[in-house]
Amino acid sequence: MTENSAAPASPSSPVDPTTTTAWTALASLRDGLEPDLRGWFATDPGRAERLTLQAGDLTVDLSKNLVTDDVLAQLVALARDVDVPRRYAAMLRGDHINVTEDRAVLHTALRRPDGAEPELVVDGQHVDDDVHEVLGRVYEFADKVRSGEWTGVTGKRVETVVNIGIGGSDLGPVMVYEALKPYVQPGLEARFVSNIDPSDVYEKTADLDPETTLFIVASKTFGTLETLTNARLARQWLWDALVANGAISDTDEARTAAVGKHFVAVSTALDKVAAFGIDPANAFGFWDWVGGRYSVDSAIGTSVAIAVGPDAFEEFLAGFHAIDEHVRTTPLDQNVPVLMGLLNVWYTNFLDAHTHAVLPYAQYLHRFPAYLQQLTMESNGKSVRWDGTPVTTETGEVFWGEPGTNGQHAFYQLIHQGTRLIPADFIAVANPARPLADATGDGGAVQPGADVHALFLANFFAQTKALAFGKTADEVRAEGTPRRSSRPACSPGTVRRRRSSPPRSRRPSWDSSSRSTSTSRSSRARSGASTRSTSGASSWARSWRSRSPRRSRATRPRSTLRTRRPRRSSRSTWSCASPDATTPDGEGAVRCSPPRTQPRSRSTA
Ligand SMILES: O=P(O)(O)OC[C@H]1O[C@](O)(CO)[C@@H](O)[C@@H]1O
Repeated sequence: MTENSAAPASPSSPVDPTTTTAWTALASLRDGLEPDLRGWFATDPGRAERLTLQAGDLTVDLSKNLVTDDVLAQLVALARDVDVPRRYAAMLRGDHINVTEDRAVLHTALRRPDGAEPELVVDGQHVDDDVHEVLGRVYEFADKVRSGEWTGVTGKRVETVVNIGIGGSDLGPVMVYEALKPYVQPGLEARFVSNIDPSDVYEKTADLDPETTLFIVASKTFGTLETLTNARLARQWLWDALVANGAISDTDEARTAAVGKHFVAVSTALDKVAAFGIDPANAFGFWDWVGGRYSVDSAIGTSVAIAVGPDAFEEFLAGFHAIDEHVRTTPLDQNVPVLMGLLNVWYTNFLDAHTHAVLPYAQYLHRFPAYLQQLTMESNGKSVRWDGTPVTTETGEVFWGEPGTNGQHAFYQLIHQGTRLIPADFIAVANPARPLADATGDGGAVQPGADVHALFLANFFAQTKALAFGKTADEVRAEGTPRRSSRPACSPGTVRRRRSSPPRSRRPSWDSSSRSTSTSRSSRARSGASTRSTSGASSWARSWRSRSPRRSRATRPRSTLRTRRPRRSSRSTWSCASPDATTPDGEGAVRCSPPRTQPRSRSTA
């Protein structure tokens, strides 16, 4: 993102994206859009290669999105028109882009390597020195816990670290801990308490030995009701259990000593930490320019640093920094995070998508969708711009998701066959941390000794392929599926024959979309989906073109937009791309069957 970035971030008001030339061009491209991924791939053999990009060790395939090259070019132009490069440079520099709190927004500084040049000095603060001073203290403490040098009040080494926090002081650490579980030191475990529902702290402590338990109270403000309440409950549990064990005497001195050995804190408010009874020497600070949702790479990640060790934590920070550098130095049209953000703008503002599925084919990433929910929805959940004026566009989508293959047996039906457009990010890991073979196989498709991770990946590839390309009626018939409809057709929920006419729907009739990517170590898949039989496609395109109120939506004020509700017409849908379909090689995983139910005509006022 090198363009324009040297210029000072001086505008006194934000650029309204809907006033830009690019926005108008995008609206016009949307009006003429006839999504046809099969056709696009058939007529453009270079599409997959051109739209598969590298960021760090991630290989990101954006080719299955519902975009043409013209759309992408205008999205990139939009980023320029609204000053993204200059705003990003201002953020990296430490300008006070958080105007409401008059602060810098500098989480990227948390992962700058020691000795990075040029040194970052913001508001007189030597940011790099401060960051590495705290990291050094966190690592020193982590090493002491891991080696057994740090003990509880009775001299026993720590076996369980319980992080007490909420929001960014919980979701980041728990997501990363779960993701890095294979690297956790044997004999150590981390747990995470966040909910003020007392059952959370009860269940997380019920089977613990107080003599080997260390609590980390993680709170940027140290004023969050849930966290402080849980911290008091944990402190009481510790005292009660140690006294009941006979480990400490029932005196104030003994209790104080126990807190000193079993409680540490992470916060920007060290005075409040001391007031809680935690020795400030056992507290790790950070700074108000770290947003809570970005804080896992600060001292808020202490539970992770203890569990996986300083070396692995350093690698984790280096991964962040690699992506920061990718964003900083890569031209917009090859810049993966920028393009992914722009695709979100396209889907939510021009194609009327409301949600965004994140589907990790990696059990260790099972908390990643929850982490992303805070990261994106707390960031983008705004209806005014930074100068306080109302926004003129949609500002974000609802993020949600579950690991595949669990999601396949739960909600993929709606992604494949339902009536909503749901962009979906598929993530896979190329080299599993815990490969296992199925020694016996199933006597059929799964051979004895089959690599189960390969089977897992077959699901990943089959699902992205099914969502992107579906099947034509001819392909379905060629597989021997009996013809039970006058016009059998099967694509991932996209082939529909209207039973009522004229079309009444105001919204796109494509109903599935995913976005696929893959990587050397991990892969993130975005596959824009929407394949339909020729007749289905053209009838869809006709109804799409006829939706003039819908087409002007992107330039209409928000209040007007909200009064419009889509109406649906009845449809005959062939069930296919069965969400539970799997084959070891990932091919032919799409099964089709006749319609199970005929959705009734329905309108929402
Ligand atoms: O770390 P703290 O100050 O306890 O805040 C916890 C969370 O609460 C919020 O401030 C808002 O609910 C989040 O941004 C933050 O991650």
